[in-house]
Amino acid sequence: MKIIFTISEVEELVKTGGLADVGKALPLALKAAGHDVAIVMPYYQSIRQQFDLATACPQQTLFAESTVYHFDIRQLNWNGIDVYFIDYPPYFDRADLYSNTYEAYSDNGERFSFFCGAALMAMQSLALAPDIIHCHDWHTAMLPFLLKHDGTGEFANTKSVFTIHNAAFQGVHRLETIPFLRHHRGILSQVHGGYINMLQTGIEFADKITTVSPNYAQELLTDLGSHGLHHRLVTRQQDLSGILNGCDYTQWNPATDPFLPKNYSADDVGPKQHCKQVLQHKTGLAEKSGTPLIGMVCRLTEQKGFGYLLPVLDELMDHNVQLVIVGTGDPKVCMDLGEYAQNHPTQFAFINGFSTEYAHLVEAGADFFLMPSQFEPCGLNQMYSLAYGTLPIVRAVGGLKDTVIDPKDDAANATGFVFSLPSPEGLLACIRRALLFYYEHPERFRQMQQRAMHTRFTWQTAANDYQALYQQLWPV
Ligand SMILES: Nc1ncnc2c1ncn2[C@@H]1O[C@H](COP(=O)(O)OP(=O)(O)O[C@H]2O[C@H](CO)[C@@H](O)[C@H](O)[C@H]2O)[C@@H](O)[C@H]1O
Repeated sequence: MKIIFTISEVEELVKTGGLADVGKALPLALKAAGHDVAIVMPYYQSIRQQFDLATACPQQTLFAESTVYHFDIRQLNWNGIDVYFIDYPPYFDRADLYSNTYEAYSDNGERFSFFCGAALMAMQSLALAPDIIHCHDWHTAMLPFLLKHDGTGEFANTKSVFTIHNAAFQGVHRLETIPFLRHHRGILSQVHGGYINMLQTGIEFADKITTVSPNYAQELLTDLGSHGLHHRLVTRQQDLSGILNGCDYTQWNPATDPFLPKNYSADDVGPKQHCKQVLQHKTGLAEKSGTPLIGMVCRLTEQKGFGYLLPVLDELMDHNVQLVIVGTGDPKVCMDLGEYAQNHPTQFAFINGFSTEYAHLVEAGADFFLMPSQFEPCGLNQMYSLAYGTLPIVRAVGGLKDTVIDPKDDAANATGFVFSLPSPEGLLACIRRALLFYYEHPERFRQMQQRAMHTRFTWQTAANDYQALYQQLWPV
């Protein structure tokens, strides 16, 4: 099949979070399965700075009401996949992707609606004729609508799949701030009180809707777990499915990881201790091999459970335990973590930055990896942690519930520690249980590490599931 991904982030090209991991791994897995895969994404400033790319065809012109957009399509052959970039500097030649520090750009609705229209036009101009256009998150959620309403003859047989990576981000904007869409105001059923919800539009118009774990797909159908979308999703329930993300074991393998000071494997876990020592050294923590070290690498947002963690830090630090957090995001969380690190320099470290090197070192050097998420559509770091023998401590939500097994639920297959209660107390009790296990059952801890390292969630499995879904739209 000819499959085109429209997506805002692809690891190695541009990344702010987990969307990029999928933007790289899934197209490659589908290509390895024999499909013809291409990607269309914005030509962000950081990509422009990395690559000086040639245009793929003469300058394009799009009209929307009285607005005229002239843009270029640039092309890169990346890992054997053609990536086409929409080059429209007024919208994409900016320091950040979505926001000015933590303030979302006020024209995000217009930027990404235009991107969807431009992506369709690029596919026409390049005669790509896809069987499937696979859209991801609110940034590309207008495309299924535009495909149905503006798509001409070339797209008569093209189907759309829309994957929700995070339903909390919906792209809600005043239609009047989106010149690109204004002429559709009469037919856009998602406009309420002058606002358009782009994620909802994607849900309404895509031929199939997926999300990134089976459990999150179930949660999305409930009042509590759907971020207000359950009525829409229940209506489309027949077309909704959850396909678990994978782990890219070429990139996340402690035996070959170039970021580690020493490599190790399930057969020889010993050098993991050296990684811990280096992590402690680099972050200024006391270099104590017997003190359990908990790591966390994430965007600093409510989603990731800081509302549970911050209130119990004092009680946690009363224990013989260390914590390293690597992340960027909410300035208030940054300030709190920075202050805490200053006051507890040998026990608590905070790296306020986006660092791939630290992300890998924390996965290898920590004993536990913490993900106390409020909600978590899939989560990738718990899978990376399993591969590194770093036992995840997670809340039983979304994909975390699908991928981590607690000893109290299934001792013979346990791979981490899981709690349900959405509260600081629930989190603290679970961390204490994990610490006790570490101290009192070193042999069982090692067995759990081994088991975790042998657990596999492959992108090939995910690609097979997506392929089966595409085939429902394209029966052969
Ligand atoms: N400061 C930092 N430095 C270096 N690397 C950092 C970093 N902060 C985050 N990362 C990296 O970004 C990725 C984050 O992935 P997640 O799946 O945990 O989260 P995210 O919430 O962004 O993704 C959303 O989409 C993904 C993909 O579908 C879902 O798994 C997830 O549940 C959903 O919220 C990981 O590769 C992590 O190592």
